[in-house]
Amino acid sequence: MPLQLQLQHISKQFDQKKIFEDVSFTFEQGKIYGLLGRNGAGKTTLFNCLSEEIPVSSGQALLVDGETTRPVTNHDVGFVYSLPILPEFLTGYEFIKFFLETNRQAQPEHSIADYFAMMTLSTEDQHKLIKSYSHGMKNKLQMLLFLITKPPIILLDEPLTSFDVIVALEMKNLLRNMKHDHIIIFSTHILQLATDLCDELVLLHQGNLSTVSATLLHEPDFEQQIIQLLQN
Ligand SMILES: Nc1ncnc2c1ncn2[C@@H]1O[C@H](COP(=O)(O)OP(=O)(O)OP(=O)(O)O)[C@@H](O)[C@H]1O
Repeated sequence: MPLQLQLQHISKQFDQKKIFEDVSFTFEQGKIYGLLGRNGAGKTTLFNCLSEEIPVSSGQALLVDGETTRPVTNHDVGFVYSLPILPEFLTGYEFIKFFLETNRQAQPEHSIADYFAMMTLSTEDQHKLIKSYSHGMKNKLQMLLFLITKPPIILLDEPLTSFDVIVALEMKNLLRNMKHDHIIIFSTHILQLATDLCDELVLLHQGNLSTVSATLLHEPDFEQQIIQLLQN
């Protein structure tokens, strides 16, 4: 049975402002979920709650692995920020080496050079200071950590938006290759990207999550229908 992330009756409010109300939803391993919602709908807040950056007001997130069910902790979650914060004074190689040395649980299956190759970062780039990395390279470096640590849940907050077409394609292929071992959820405003990459589209609208039927994805007026759903 695939691993499941079960949200059970999750509510979140900031002061008087309700962001989600009694959200229950199940995400499964092996699928890429695209999370769509208007500005301020609460996509980042949902990710922050799942990664324990901020507490939920009520409800719980559970990880179901066959017979075992347990609450999700921040160790289960790899969070790819749209603008990753990395030690700029190290080279990419030094950073990964340091990461491996300080994370005893990390059991690398490949050499550092191989990990860089998997992320299509060249040997020359490995030995450059992170300070000089482009946005896309920083995201790749952050993703590389998840190839090592293999968190069951990977959340990507508006990634790929500022990537050039080649890097975007590389990242898409990487996510497709990784999806069998993870539950992958990414938020985006780009409908084309969502339909292209995702196995399921999830709308976050008026404090609730709902799936968009797969048949809708292939209808000619798909975009119009999504806009209508988000406007209601
Ligand atoms: N720490 C906080 N304290 C109070 N209000 C907050 C806090 N964080 C987020 N909010 C509010 O919660 C709402 C949801 O914000 P969030 O950033 O999750 O939306 P989003 O869907 O990611 O938006 P966008 O698409 O614009 O990135 C917004 O109204 C925001 O102002």
